[in-house]
Amino acid sequence: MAKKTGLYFGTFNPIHVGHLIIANHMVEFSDLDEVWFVVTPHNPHKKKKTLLEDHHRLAMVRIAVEEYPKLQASNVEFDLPQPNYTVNTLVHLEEKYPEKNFSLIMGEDNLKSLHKWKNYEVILERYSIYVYPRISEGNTPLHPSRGEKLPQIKIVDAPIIELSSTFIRKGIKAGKNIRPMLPAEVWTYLDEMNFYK
Ligand SMILES: Nc1ncnc2c1ncn2[C@@H]1O[C@H](COP(=O)(O)OP(=O)(O)OP(=O)(O)O)[C@@H](O)[C@H]1O
Ligand SMILES: O=C(O)c1ccc[n+]([C@@H]2O[C@H](COP(=O)([O-])O)[C@@H](O)[C@H]2O)c1
Repeated sequence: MAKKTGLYFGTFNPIHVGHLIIANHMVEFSDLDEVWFVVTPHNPHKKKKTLLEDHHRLAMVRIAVEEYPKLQASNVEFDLPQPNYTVNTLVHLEEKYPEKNFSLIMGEDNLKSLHKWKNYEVILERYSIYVYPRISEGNTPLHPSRGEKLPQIKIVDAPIIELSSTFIRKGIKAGKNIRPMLPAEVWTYLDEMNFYK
């Protein structure tokens, strides 16, 4: 049977232990066989201002997954038009890997705005979406508990880690020690490069 691949899209600016714990939880406790961290050059809903260069964000994801054989970094969006609409990336991935069985992984914060994504109906029609809880404001129009028929949205009971890349960037700028929030080698890379200072 085809391997089930979970696509974990994100800007990962930078990747932190919250991302890693979720991806690992998915491959260990759901029916996904592997997870790809798809590093997004430009999220259509975010400003590019505070973003590190794509190759640095990718390098940090690669370092973070090094010791996890079921986790991989993907730069598939680097050569696609920007901003990066997920539906376009999915078309590209289907062409490139016809043998794969792809699903999406996202935090509840992203599910809240999924109805604003380009062609979100197409995404919902074609893919399972593994959603894990994340504390955030606002309601979730596409949440399965709201009564809509959304069997493709699978709520996974993963641990909630209150951590964000924004918090980490601000902490570094303010001269705080945020070391435990990043995989050790990622922290070393970031610190040696003087990022976010
Ligand atoms: N602490 C966390 N626990 C679980 N999921 C997370 C966590 N942080 C981010 N995610 C999820 O990871 C994916 C990529 O997130 P992203 O790169 O935007 O991280 P972020 O920490 O939310 O970044 P930023 O603070 O810059 O917006 C999203 O689906 C998001 O919901
Ligand atoms: O396709 C869309 O319309 C769309 C709108 C907003 C966000 N996304 C994608 O969602 C992913 C999560 O982004 P982020 O910045 O929260 O890590 C990232 O890969 C974005 O390109 C996609």
